[in-house]
Amino acid sequence: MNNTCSIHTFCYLSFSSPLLGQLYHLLCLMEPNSPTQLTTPTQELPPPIHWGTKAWNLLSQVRTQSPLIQCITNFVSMDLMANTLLSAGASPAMLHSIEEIHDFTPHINALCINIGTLSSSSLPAMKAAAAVCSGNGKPWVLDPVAVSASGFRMKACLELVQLSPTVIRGNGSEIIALSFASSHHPTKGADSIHDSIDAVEAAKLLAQRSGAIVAVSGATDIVTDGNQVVGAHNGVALMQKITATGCSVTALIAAFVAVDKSHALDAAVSALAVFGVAGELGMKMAKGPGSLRMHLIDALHGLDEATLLSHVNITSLS
Ligand SMILES: Nc1ncnc2c1ncn2[C@@H]1O[C@H](COP(=O)(O)OP(=O)(O)O)[C@@H](O)[C@H]1O
Ligand SMILES: Cc1ncsc1CCOP(=O)(O)O
Ligand SMILES: [Mg+2]
Repeated sequence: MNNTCSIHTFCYLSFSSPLLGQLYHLLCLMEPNSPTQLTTPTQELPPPIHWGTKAWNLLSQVRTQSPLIQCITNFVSMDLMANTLLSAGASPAMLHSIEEIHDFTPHINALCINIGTLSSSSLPAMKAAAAVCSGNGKPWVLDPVAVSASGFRMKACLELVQLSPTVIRGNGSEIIALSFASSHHPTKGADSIHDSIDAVEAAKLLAQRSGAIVAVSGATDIVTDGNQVVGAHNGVALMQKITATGCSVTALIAAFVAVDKSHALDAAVSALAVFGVAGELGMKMAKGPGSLRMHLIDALHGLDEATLLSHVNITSLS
């Protein structure tokens, strides 16, 4: 075993299992010609990557790559969603027509589908765009706004889930209802009557059944792949009083997944934390929801590495 190889083995074992790493280290110390003796004894191992660094790296990639995000969304959210994507460095395209899916959707980097103002005329374009993405290995994100408000909405959402979204992001009530495929769950339209933490088991179940990463927004944003559960504790309560903040963070998740589609859980948690930090920074200047909306966008646009690293609050909840 050469020197480089031994370091890699140690790093791999240390990070995949601290116990295995320690065992390997002890064995190396006992063995006279052990590979660790070839290394400088004082050599420091790189620390495991920090969540803040991960979030910063992803935001930086969004800023440099400026991924093209197609959004088929509700009429309420279009402005804030497009401005959120622009201020993060992504490129929004609010193209809805089914006639354009064939030409346009193959060229996007990610898709955001939001059923907020669903109608029988808008659903076919949503399904067609989602099918193009899942057929071409492009990430797409579903926002099941008010999914339990009607049987029509629930059925549409379940059909969209069949088209393999990369991430599903909703509030507590939406994720609980979708997970149980029930339009009889108590609902209050687009707003949640559940805390995000009440939806953890429902989110895990939905992730296991759909294969999607599931994110539940709220005081703590929860993200799960059905096994691992991660919480992002950023944001301010007043964000709930601005319509379309949920829709907009879903689109931001699409932008983050666009630059790292093989790590959708990390991308979703990072996007939620970054949006939450922008809310916290914006709140320092805001006088109410109207000015918070403006300052949140400004904060997202101006967010620097030191500020993000000192504010990101992500923990494992598994
Ligand atoms: N109590 C809270 N404290 C901090 N941030 C919150 C709180 N409630 C919601 N948020 C944030 O507001 C944004 C919108 O979430 P939410 O209101 O749950 O979505 P929706 O608008 O879809 O119901 C998310 O970024 C979320 O983290
Ligand atoms: C109020 C409303 N009604 C239909 S869509 C919509 C916007 C919902 O936005 P969000 O889920 O981000 O609060
Ligand atoms: Mg919503």
